[in-house]
Amino acid sequence: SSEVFSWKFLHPLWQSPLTIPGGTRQSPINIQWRDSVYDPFLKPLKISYDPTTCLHIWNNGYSFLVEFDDSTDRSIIDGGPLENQYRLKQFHFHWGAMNDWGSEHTVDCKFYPAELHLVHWNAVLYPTFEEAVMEGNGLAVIGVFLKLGACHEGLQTLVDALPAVKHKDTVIEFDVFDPSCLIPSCPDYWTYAGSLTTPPLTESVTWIIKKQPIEVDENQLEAFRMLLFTSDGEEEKRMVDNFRPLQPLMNRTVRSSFQ
Ligand SMILES: NS(=O)(=O)c1ncc[nH]1
Ligand SMILES: [Zn+2]
Repeated sequence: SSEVFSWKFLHPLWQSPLTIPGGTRQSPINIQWRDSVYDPFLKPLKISYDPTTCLHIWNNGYSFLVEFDDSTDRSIIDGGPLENQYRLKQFHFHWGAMNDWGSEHTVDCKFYPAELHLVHWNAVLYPTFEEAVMEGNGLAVIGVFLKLGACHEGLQTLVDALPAVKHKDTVIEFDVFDPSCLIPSCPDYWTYAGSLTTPPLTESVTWIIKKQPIEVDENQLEAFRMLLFTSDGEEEKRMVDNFRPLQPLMNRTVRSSFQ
């Protein structure tokens, strides 16, 4: 059926439609724990990051990205649901104005105050990230939920640098950071076939969502909320609620690596 376009699909933050017409594997989704299917053939996820591949922090006007040198296989993930190893390109977060919401994915319809995404691309099959973005098996994103609790020591080194990237299109050098300190020790995860949650929204992502959240404290979440969507000199708009609404599951099954 031809999609009837309506301006209601346009999200104020971007100009692209909220649901891709014809999209059958869009993200984020609600993960209904009881509907996820244990897959005994899922392997443990292997994570090996070289902290010296860290380059800089960049406020891109939608989130802040910590970007990595992805010109070699020094920071990679493998195993899990993946058929190839994938190279780390960047990580970023999504968060709310209040602690009651902010994550993109939900678990049994529960929102977390924030969600970390570690974005990787399949450099075995594709020559560039830009090409991998267009392929069904091109990307792998690890999602980690953030919950309110104790101060996260590893995150604090990142939080201390955020005032330097308060405005859109500001960058600060950040040359040694090991993002594995942000990934919970519990190996359990859910996985499903989805999409990028920001433009170009392409259906190229194997999502790997960790079951266990990490704890961060209120000051650390407030530091995220001090960032701005706007450039220096523009009327200030706080960077909050930078998450996409939930998308229909359609004909997909979420698998779990645990029983
Ligand atoms: N939020 S996300 O991880 O799906 C993403 N990464 C790059 C663009 N969008
Ligand atoms: Zn994201």
